[in-house]
Amino acid sequence: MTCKIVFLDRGSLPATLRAPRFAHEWQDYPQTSPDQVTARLQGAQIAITNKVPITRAMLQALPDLQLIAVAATGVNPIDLAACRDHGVSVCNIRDYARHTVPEHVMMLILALSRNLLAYRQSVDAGEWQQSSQFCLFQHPVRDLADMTIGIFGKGSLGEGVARLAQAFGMQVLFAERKGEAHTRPGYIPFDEVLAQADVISLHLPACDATQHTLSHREFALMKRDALVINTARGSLVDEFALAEALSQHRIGGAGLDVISQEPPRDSNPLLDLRHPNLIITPHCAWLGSGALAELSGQLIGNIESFVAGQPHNLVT
Ligand SMILES: NC(=O)c1ccc[n+]([C@@H]2O[C@H](COP(=O)([O-])OP(=O)(O)OC[C@H]3O[C@@H](n4cnc5c(N)ncnc54)[C@H](O)[C@@H]3O)[C@@H](O)[C@H]2O)c1
Ligand SMILES: O=C(O)[C@H](O)CO
Repeated sequence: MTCKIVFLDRGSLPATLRAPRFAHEWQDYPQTSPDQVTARLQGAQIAITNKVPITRAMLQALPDLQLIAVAATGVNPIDLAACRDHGVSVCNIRDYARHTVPEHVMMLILALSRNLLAYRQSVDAGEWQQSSQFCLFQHPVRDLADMTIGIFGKGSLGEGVARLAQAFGMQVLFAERKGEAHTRPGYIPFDEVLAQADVISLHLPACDATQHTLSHREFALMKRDALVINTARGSLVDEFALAEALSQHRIGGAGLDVISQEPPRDSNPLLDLRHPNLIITPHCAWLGSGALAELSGQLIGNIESFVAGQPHNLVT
């Protein structure tokens, strides 16, 4: 039997994909809106999605669907409980971003700790040219070697950030789960990490348990010059609480690659803030060329192994 594969948001993956090595019919769309999903997936056994949500109501109308191949690590757009109930498997991409995301994290930390954007602005404004000294020293510069990084999430990316941070001489603390009474070997209690860290970097999946991992209480526990880095998912941070912590100088700065709504169509408390110590990048940490090549290979490999009856990278 020929298997029908539909990629709902091919436009979200700037990479070449090889054809799966089995008889198939392939259809792809640059983008798919929620109201187009069920029509486009009619008769399909395999759906590929990067960020197009698949809900319980959609699954009810898709009796042929067997596999949702997510073209990303984060599976938050998929209703996993509904997939289990409908016997639809879900797989994702793993460990492909182990260099690209940690490098992006270090870029954000360095830019914030060395005041890169403020110094660039000074030069653009002609202030160096008018300086009486050979250099400008308007903005504080902190060395990473004196700093402690608290990492939340000890998976591929948390471990990758730890490796780079150690190479910069940073002390690394892995945080235990929020609200966990017992601390596992190799972890430090959640609140202690918040209090001790100069940099806090989030590498948790988006799910109910991680929603607003950082909110008012957590910002109040941090050092006044702490830097918060989020390259995981926007839902991990209470954005109103972060905007308040930044504007009240409760923390030192933030570097974000992800926000709660992407692309941001409505107003967002962080995009509206325009704070000098806030750097926002447009969910581009995953775009390293090696990472894209690995993601593409895994995506097709996941589909082939599922069809061969030996599925891997299954989330459910
Ligand atoms: N910005 C980007 O471009 C980009 C790229 C890749 C991944 N991501 C995001 O980064 C996240 C992490 O990626 P990864 O490859 O490290 O995933 P991973 O699955 O390897 O690691 C996640 C870790 O979080 C832990 N965890 C799960 N629930 C937890 C909880 N409630 N409290 C504490 N720890 C918990 C898991 O045990 C695991 O160790 C992804 O889920 C994705 O959302 C973003
Ligand atoms: O989860 C991921 O892999 C990244 O966010 C890119 O989609």
